[in-house]
Amino acid sequence: MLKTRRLLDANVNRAREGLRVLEDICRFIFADLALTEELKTIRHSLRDLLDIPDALLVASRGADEDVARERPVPRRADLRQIVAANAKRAAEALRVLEEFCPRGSLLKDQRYKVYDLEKIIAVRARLARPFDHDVYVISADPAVLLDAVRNGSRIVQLRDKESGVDVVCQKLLSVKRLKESHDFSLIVNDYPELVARVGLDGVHVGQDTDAAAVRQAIGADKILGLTTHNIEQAKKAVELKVNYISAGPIWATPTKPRRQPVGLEYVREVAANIELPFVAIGGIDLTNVRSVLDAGADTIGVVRSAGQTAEYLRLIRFE
Ligand SMILES: Cc1ncc(COP(=O)(O)OP(=O)(O)O)c(N)n1
Ligand SMILES: Cc1ncsc1CCOP(=O)(O)O
Repeated sequence: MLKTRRLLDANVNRAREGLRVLEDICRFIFADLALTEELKTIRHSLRDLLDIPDALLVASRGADEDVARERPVPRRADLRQIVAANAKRAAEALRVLEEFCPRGSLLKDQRYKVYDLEKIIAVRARLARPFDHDVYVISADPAVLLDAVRNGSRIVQLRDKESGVDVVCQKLLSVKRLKESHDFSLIVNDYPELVARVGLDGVHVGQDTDAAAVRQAIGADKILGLTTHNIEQAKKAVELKVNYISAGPIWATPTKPRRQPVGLEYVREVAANIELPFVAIGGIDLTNVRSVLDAGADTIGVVRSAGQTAEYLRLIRFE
């Protein structure tokens, strides 16, 4: 009996911990009161539904004797992974409680609520943090993007200045197929109309495009990224409610030959003053990437050095 109560106690704690992580993401990162309250209600309901006095559960606690106590908490790459891991943890614990607790069937509804909430929170996480300690690879060549994802990049962009819309569409579809086995965001440069048509995660546009009109076209639940070259543009981007900005080109680059470099100072300025996620881009290679990270960027954008994605990620993710 004591052993079963210990199992129940461990799973109540596990479920509450998983729910608490999700709740804090909704509260502090999304500032969404309704989602926060919904998770809090589930978390608080657990002990009532189990109907086993708290004192009995606590008395049975044997954390010292737990054979899995030393197992480390794995490092997660980004917010989406934190959401997925904690929703799974909460749902699994609820399932164990359902099996072992006399009133377990009452917990089934809560488990299904967690499944539904996970879907909502995962979408929100992608919008709030389209990237996090990442290499954002940009190319006109689908094979380059596929390689980048296989090497660990979780956001890639098709940027094709030569082809027509139908070719761009075909290229995007060929990259999108990799979503069957890999979790990554697929962005297109400049073609908002392709977001719905292909089922993309979002679009990146420059200062020559009306970002508000693009938002209107793609809807609130798609990623909108905007290029910025100075802090005024970055502040405007915050008002426009884009999901991320790019800051660059940091150094002169043949990929954007007519664009004046903004220097590392702009990266420092954005890191210190702008709440939005940002990607530093332009002229980055393995010899200077350290200075970009030291200036406050956690994600870099690359065109020419896409082939070094794995090396960059080792530096960025401290692997
Ligand atoms: C992540 C990212 N940053 C910058 C750009 C450049 O976009 P834009 O300003 O529209 O310039 P062109 O692509 O038209 O040269 C980008 N595509 N992605
Ligand atoms: C698309 C773009 N926007 C700003 S710089 C840049 C190109 C960066 O290319 P590279 O990584 O080859 O310097």
